[in-house]
Amino acid sequence: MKRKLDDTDWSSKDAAAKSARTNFSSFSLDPRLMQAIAKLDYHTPTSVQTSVIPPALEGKDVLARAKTGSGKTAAYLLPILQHILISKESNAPATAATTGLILVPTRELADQVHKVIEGYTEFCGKQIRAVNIARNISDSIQQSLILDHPDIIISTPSRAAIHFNTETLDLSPLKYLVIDEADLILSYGHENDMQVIAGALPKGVQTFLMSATLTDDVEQLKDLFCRHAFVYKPDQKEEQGEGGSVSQFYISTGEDTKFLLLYVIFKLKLIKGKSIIFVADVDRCYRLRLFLEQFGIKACVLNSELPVNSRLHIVEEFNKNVYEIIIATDENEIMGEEDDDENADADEVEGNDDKDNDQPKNKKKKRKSKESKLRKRDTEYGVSRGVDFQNVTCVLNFDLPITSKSYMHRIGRTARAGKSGMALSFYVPKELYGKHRPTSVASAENDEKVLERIKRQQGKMGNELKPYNFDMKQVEAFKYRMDDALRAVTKVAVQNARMKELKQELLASEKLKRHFEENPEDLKHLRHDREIKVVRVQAHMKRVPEYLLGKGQAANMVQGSGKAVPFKVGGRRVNRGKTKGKGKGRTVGKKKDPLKSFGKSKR
Ligand SMILES: Nc1ncnc2c1ncn2[C@@H]1O[C@H](COP(=O)(O)OP(=O)(O)OP(=O)(O)O)[C@@H](O)[C@H]1O
Repeated sequence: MKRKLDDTDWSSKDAAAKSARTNFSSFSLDPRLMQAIAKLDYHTPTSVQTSVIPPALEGKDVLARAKTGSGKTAAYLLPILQHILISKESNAPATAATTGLILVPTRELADQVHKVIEGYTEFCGKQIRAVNIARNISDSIQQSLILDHPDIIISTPSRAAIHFNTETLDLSPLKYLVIDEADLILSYGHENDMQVIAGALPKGVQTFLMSATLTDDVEQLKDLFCRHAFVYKPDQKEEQGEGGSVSQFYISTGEDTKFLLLYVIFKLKLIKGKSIIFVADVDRCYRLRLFLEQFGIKACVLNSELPVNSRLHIVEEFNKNVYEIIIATDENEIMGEEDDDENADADEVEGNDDKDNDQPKNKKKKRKSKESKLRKRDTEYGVSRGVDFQNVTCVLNFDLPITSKSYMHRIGRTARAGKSGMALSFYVPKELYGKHRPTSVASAENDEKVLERIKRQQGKMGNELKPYNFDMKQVEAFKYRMDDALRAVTKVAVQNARMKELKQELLASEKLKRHFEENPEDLKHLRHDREIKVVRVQAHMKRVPEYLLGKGQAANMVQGSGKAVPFKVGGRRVNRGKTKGKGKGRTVGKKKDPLKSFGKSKR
């Protein structure tokens, strides 16, 4: 049976037409937009852009399902910006009105979309004004921003609904509506807000539903917002032909060995470039950061506890290469658990039409229970989902996520914009399940189940997860250092680090500035609060003694199928440290750099 998303299905049969449009100039975009595209160094449109921009320029509604990092933002923004520029030229002097509303599930994403618009409109002068009302600003500032009638408003659904209900936001002039990350909007509890907005839309609004997966929620939104959409849903081949593939590996490991491997991987720079390490909860974020710090490895943390402005700042810093490693918790907190038999994500990704239509009641039931689980959670938080972390070489799942969907979004943080990347996942099989597993980490049984689901889901998309084998004998040589470091990172140290970070964020908070001005004593207390001690720094731990790196040892750390692992040579970057030749032990030197041989051994 055919899936409902059938209005105008764009698939590989149109490949010939698509290949004829391989550059941005074929879209006849405004020269100012073309200038921005050139400045951003976009040479060719991605597949979703090639397919979606032409019908969108013709005014068609669009429903696009494309993998993470495939360039969906430009696919809807460029046509909207083009329309606005044209209408301004033909209707001048027009009265100011908000014609574009972009809804995203989280504040982080709102900020990101706003920045992307700023980039695309850099050469448009003041012709296009966009405001982000999801920012952490007072209601009165939000109101004045809206009443200034910018061309485009970016918001979370809840903010938009609030301002609509208070009659600040007038939706009657609206011409373009975008629902970005559509598969997540409802799971963040925005259903009522979406109903409010749908009921207030004027006729003829061009709607864009953009999503990485086609889920029930997207289907629901489609019914609500765009019945006759142009549907972009690339087949497996097309998606793979896009480039930007992620090589996926998993390592079977015990809880303690995870730390050992982490140390080896990052200290020996077996991964070249930037990494995101995903962990199960906030405590783990700090634990890992303190652990890595012991070896002189700098990392920043990103979690739900940090104020939204701090989170935005952290992503910015990471994108500016201030940090090479980010340790993040993710949407596990909001994604809920997958039903055992369901694996709905995989089916939905593939568009399992029969299932959709044959079991509507079951699906509705599932959807309801899923929604009620999710509804309870924070409605405006998501630290990684959809966030454009740039140039990430590796996503390392220190703790396996608890759903295959979450896995897909995690690994979508690498291999963006046609680049390739790798995902490395630690998983704890039943027999290696130890006592020290944090309660928030799914049970060992779950790790096994989840890995199976992930493999199935990725398999359906033509992707394979390969085992990655370290020669544990070689790795074990590093164990005593790991033990030393782990001993130093006590529970108290983790709590202190968590407190310290929050304290710093409070001091830096713009929102509290006024409070501190009015209550200087509070500020004084916070500043002079006793210095929070975290972990004693052990200088010797920062160096890797030569005997641990005996000739070719690192090269032999990977065994068997590990030969295919694309760990890159860390090369000169290892040497960048000022410690070379100083101190008692020798650091990793250029000639003795184990990564060189490691890299050579990879294929
Ligand atoms: N044609 C292009 N050429 C080069 N880079 C591009 C192109 N289009 C987009 N990009 C870049 O690719 C990255 C990913 O784009 P974008 O965030 O739009 O992806 P996405 O599909 O929305 O991902 P997600 O689903 O994770 O939100 C961005 O850094 C963007 O600037």
